[in-house]
Amino acid sequence: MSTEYFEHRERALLGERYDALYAAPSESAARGVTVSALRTTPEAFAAQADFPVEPSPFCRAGFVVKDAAFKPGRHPYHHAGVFYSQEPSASSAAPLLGVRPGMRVLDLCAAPGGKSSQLAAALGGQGLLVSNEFVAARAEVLKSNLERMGVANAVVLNEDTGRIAAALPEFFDRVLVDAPCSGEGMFRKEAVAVTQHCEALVKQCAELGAQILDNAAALLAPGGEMIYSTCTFAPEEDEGQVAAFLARHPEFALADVFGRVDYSFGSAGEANRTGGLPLDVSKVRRIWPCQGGEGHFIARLVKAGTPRTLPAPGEYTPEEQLWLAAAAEQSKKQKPGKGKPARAESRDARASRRENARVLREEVQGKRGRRAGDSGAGESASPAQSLAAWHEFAARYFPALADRPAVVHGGGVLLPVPFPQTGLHVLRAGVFVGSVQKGRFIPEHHLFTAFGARCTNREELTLADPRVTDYLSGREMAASTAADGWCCVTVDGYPLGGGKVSAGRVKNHYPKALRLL
Ligand SMILES: C[S@@+](CC[C@H](N)C(=O)[O-])C[C@H]1O[C@@H](n2cnc3c(N)ncnc32)[C@H](O)[C@@H]1O
Repeated sequence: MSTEYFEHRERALLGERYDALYAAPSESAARGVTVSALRTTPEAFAAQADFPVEPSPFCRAGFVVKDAAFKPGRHPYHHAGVFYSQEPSASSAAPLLGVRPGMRVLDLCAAPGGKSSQLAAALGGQGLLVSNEFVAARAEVLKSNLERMGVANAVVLNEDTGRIAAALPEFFDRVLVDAPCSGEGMFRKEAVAVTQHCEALVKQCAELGAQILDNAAALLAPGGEMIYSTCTFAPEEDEGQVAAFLARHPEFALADVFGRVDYSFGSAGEANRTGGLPLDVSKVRRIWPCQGGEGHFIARLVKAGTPRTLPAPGEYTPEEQLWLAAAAEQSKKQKPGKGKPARAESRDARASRRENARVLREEVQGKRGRRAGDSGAGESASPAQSLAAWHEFAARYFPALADRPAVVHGGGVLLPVPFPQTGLHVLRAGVFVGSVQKGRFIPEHHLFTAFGARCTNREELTLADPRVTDYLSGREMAASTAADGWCCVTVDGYPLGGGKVSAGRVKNHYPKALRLL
């Protein structure tokens, strides 16, 4: 298939405006990075970056990168979760949701995680982010990206949106629906967006988007707000979708898309794309290719009712305390060793965590190096032993975390996110901090990415230091600032991962799957 249907449709809708609106300022797809407030400010990033960046018109934390040779995935700041590589117009939607610390926020179509990373940054570690992805393999990528970005308060789900709506009605203060769409704004970025495109795909995506929006409506609390976005230009998925939703849901009103921010971008919606239904198109937003991004559509929808009062920062509400108590009860029942696999974690997730722990263990102890007194292969720590080992480890390396609620889950120690028992397919609900392997507490990568700045022992590198590449490539390196024992390796103060210092050398504990090749 070519873009024949698309061009025919758009020329009919836009007339003479077609060529100007679809004339992109550059030949190649626009590229950018979005800086995470969990790590730094946009201003500090712009001053530190060793590659040319220009502020993005679409997002205060976004930057346009014009250097075609720049490889964002290889940059140390990417590995340290300082930025997320994101097409500039894709960064526009999440900030418009007006997320504040303490809210319960749901990202229903979240993988690979660009917008979830922005929502997590807006939460600033307080409140709850539930990031859901329907496609299992993509949900694993989402989990890994949120881990890299140092997000500690996320629940990652791999679920159907209807099942989430049934389990958590009116639970969320904010919902983002970045719908699976026909991807007309991806034509330059992904060849497959062109080859798969056809009229039937547009109709199929419009139907799926409508279902997801109905589920989002049920998930939103009274007075809650929702952003609906697509990276397509198709009327049925954009203005027409929103107009039809409002006709089905009188409890919702269309709000000005910029109501929660003090800037603007793009153009108003198009009146001849509503399918004949009423819609104030001045309130929705389109980003056309001529405006510097690949293309996006955004609408903001507000549910009738009074929003809940947000809890005081740092305090658990009575219901959150109940959820944590339930998680602690479950933790006590965990069988050591070959217990039943925990329901709340996927087989893939458990396998990758075990593999990671095995690699770490081998690197610490040597492949054959079992010490006298170690338990045999079939035995492992009881939940109480695991928690005691964590507390001993935390007291030395992460005293700020020692008093946090901790539970044992699937053989590892988890700093749980307060979340009700729902029966949903949870891939991660908090931060796995480590597990006891042959009598020793072995920390997990997520502990360092989420809390590395609070580690008492740090190997502090700078961008110019060649040891950064050594570390990200999995090589051992000389220690200069860290003392013997576990350490967090940082670049310009941002956490990259863990290491273990002995005799002036840092043994590398950067996960194999993330290393530079
Ligand atoms: C536009 S992408 C999301 C991009 C993401 N928000 C980000 O910023 O990185 C839409 C996502 O919806 C997912 N999806 C596919 N089918 C779905 C369904 N039935 N329900 C919910 N999401 C679905 C796709 O796998 C895809 O990851």
